[in-house]
Amino acid sequence: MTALVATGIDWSVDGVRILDQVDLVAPTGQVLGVLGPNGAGKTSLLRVLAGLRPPDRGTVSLGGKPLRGTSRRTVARRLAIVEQSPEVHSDITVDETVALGRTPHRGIFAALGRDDHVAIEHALEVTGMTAFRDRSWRTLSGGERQRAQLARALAQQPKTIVLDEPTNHLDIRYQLEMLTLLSGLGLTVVTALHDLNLAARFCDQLVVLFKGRVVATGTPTQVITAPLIHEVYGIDAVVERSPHTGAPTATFLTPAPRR
Ligand SMILES: Nc1ncnc2c1ncn2[C@@H]1O[C@H](COP(=O)(O)OP(=O)(O)OP(=O)(O)O)[C@@H](O)[C@H]1O
Repeated sequence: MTALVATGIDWSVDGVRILDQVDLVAPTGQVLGVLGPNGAGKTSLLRVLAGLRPPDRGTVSLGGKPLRGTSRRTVARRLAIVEQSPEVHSDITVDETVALGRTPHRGIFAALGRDDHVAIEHALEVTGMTAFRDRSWRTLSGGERQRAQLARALAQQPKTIVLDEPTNHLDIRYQLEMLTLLSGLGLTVVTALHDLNLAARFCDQLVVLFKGRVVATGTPTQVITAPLIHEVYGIDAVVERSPHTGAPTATFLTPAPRR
């Protein structure tokens, strides 16, 4: 069954339409990349998909069940979100941050049980954060915070994970490691990304937002084309298949004049 489906999503602020009739399908176990220029509506859409923001119109369904009417706790057992600048109390350790991911699975005041500890250890390990577990949040670099947030989301043991630019703050090595990790989890992943070439290489499907509307959707080969890049980013580009990765790869030329 398709994991996450959004149909006809509209969302406005102060009379300005931010999301306009957005349709999206995230197939089970695949990585769906959400692309688009600054202000296109990616973060707004991800928050709607995660159930953090009710749309004005349209439906989001998780595993065939509409999010509206499903309790937060039930949604949180199935879906985790990693936001761009999460508010985390500055005194909290990495261990405590990751343990927050267990909240949907236990009582608020219950002690951590064996399953909780197993999930936390595993999440720290796969994100390479075990050595940082006793560090205070405020001492972490941007990239380490990014990985600790992913660890928190994985400790939640969701089937679907929604991420807002998870490679932001990461150097190229960690960008590659993060995307390799995400695509190897076997989870349904919906992730906003800015780097078109990394998106083309690591995502199974792409959705491109422009001014709150979906302007392209499909496989990287279908979506990453010179006309699309020109339409959405106002940039001339040459798109070729990389002989090294097999993925469509864009070389960006001098920006075309802004329309
Ligand atoms: N709560 C809000 N109040 C007013 N405007 C908002 C609100 N949330 C989003 N917007 C506006 O909606 C538009 C889309 O914002 P959003 O953050 O979803 O875009 P984005 O594609 O994630 O951008 P970026 O790539 O810069 O992170 C922007 O113009 C933003 O200013």
